[in-house]
Amino acid sequence: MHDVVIAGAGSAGCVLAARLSEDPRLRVLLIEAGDSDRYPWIHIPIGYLYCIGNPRTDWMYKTAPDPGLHGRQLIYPRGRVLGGCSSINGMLYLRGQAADYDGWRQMGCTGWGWDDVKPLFLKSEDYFEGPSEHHGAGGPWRIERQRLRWDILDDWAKAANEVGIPATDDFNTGDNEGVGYFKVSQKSGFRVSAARAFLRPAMRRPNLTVLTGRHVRRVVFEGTRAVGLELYADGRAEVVRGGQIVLSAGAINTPQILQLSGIGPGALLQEMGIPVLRDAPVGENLQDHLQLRCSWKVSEARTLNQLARRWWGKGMIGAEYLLRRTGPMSMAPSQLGAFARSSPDVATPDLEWHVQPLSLEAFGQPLHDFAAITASVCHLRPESRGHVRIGSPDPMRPPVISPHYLSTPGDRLTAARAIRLTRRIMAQQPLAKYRPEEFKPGPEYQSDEELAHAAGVVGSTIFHPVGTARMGADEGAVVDPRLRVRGVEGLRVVDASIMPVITSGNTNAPTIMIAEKAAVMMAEEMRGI
Ligand SMILES: Cc1cc2nc3c(=O)[nH]c(=O)nc-3n(C[C@H](O)[C@H](O)[C@H](O)COP(=O)(O)OP(=O)(O)OC[C@H]3O[C@@H](n4cnc5c(N)ncnc54)[C@H](O)[C@@H]3O)c2cc1C
Repeated sequence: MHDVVIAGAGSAGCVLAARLSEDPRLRVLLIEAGDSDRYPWIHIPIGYLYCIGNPRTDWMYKTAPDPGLHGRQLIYPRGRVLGGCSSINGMLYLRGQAADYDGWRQMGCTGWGWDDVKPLFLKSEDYFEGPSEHHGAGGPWRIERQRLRWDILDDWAKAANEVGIPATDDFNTGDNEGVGYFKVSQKSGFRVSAARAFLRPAMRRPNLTVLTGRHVRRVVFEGTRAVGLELYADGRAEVVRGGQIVLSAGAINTPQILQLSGIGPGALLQEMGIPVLRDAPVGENLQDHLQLRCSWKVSEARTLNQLARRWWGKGMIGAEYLLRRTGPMSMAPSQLGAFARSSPDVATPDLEWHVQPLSLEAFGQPLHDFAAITASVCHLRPESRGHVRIGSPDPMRPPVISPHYLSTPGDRLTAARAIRLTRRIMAQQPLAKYRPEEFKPGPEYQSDEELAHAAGVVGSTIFHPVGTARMGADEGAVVDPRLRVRGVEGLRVVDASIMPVITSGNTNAPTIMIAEKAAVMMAEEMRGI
């Protein structure tokens, strides 16, 4: 029997398994539905294009038709492989803002304020410039500068300066206001996933077992104590038992497993014929960042659209990567970033831009055949709340994902302001030489109401679902601040699901921090501290 059994070897699961197995007395079992990460497109940065929408690496989910997006369904990639989403994501390294974590603490999540969690961010890190007040070095997770720049992005940054967004070289000090190139989780031109950074070195330890290709169907209980997991592989079910059970299956699959195990909204479980062990709002409180993809045609500019469509362009890109590990093949999907406020009433930046020297009709479609730039903007602290609910008692059926984007007047107003501010940046003198012409959403949208409508037309996920097993000190929370599922024993959730409120930035580094903190708390408990 294992001391700890973890479901899901994604960003959080890899970190937790690696940290817990540092203690040779602990026997740790990590279970993953997907396959090994020995797949070249995971490691070559541009390979995310081939990992998303590929059943080898992606759960291939879709959202339910979303009223805020005028009934559109979105493809909703989730990593299904060792490393989880960290094996297919955009590699951008962003911790969020100090105010996010201070907000969690204020909500009753003792131990989760910025001063509490900052040392854990530093502990994971191997920052390319070495240790400093804000960065760690010598940790497993390598963070580097990107290995390319684009003239048009440099000019976009200058245009942002013109509207009062200051230049910054570091979005990770707790205050991310500014414009600059993102840092990435890469080493020498290759992706550094949680599997590569944390899990692979730990897999040499005799006290860590990693099983791939095993689908966790539900938690097994004796009374109200979790004692194991029911797995399914190759047409047969088996039960693995453990002293402590941890769900790290991510913000979509963790609530699914909990609901299938009888922990979830009572009415939903009854409708599905599942005996209710605990009536809890599991799967509710889904939060995500909606990116509004605004694009401009440009003249006399080098963009990826022209380069990547021509055979000689592709050849040059391939040769550059082979020889120097630089250029577009080393590229994160977004290179330049900016954080700013949508209005003077907002205390800290509530907008983030991902700026790309390319354009496409919709995510997953080919690049346009004209020169263009995309300045995708998202509202970092949306009020809209969606849900994840099982649609069937069959564990092999995907859950229903309903993000409910743009479902509050406040979110629609912020979307309108976000598009307006993006247009203001594009109208500044440093970009004038490119003669930008807006084609998405299009100049026909002008009033707040029209722009909010346009947001529903061009909006798409930026892949940050969180919050579906909310942490809190109140009775309505799914897990307590030590991440123990309330109302049962021996069961924890450690992944992006526990965030009470989404962070003001991308969610991978915060998830890795959550796993670092869980490992410290679990080790303390097991040592009887
Ligand atoms: C396309 C994409 C781009 C992104 N870009 C960025 C970015 O650039 N920067 C950033 O900070 N964030 C980014 N994110 C978000 C970030 O990667 C996630 O927030 C983070 O990885 C979530 O980690 P997690 O551990 O909660 O879940 P995951 O990493 O999803 O891990 C869950 C794991 O559990 C496994 N699993 C699920 N169900 C079962 C089951 N029933 N049985 C067994 N195993 C199961 C999954 O296969 C997976 O390996 C991106 C995400 C995506 C999808």
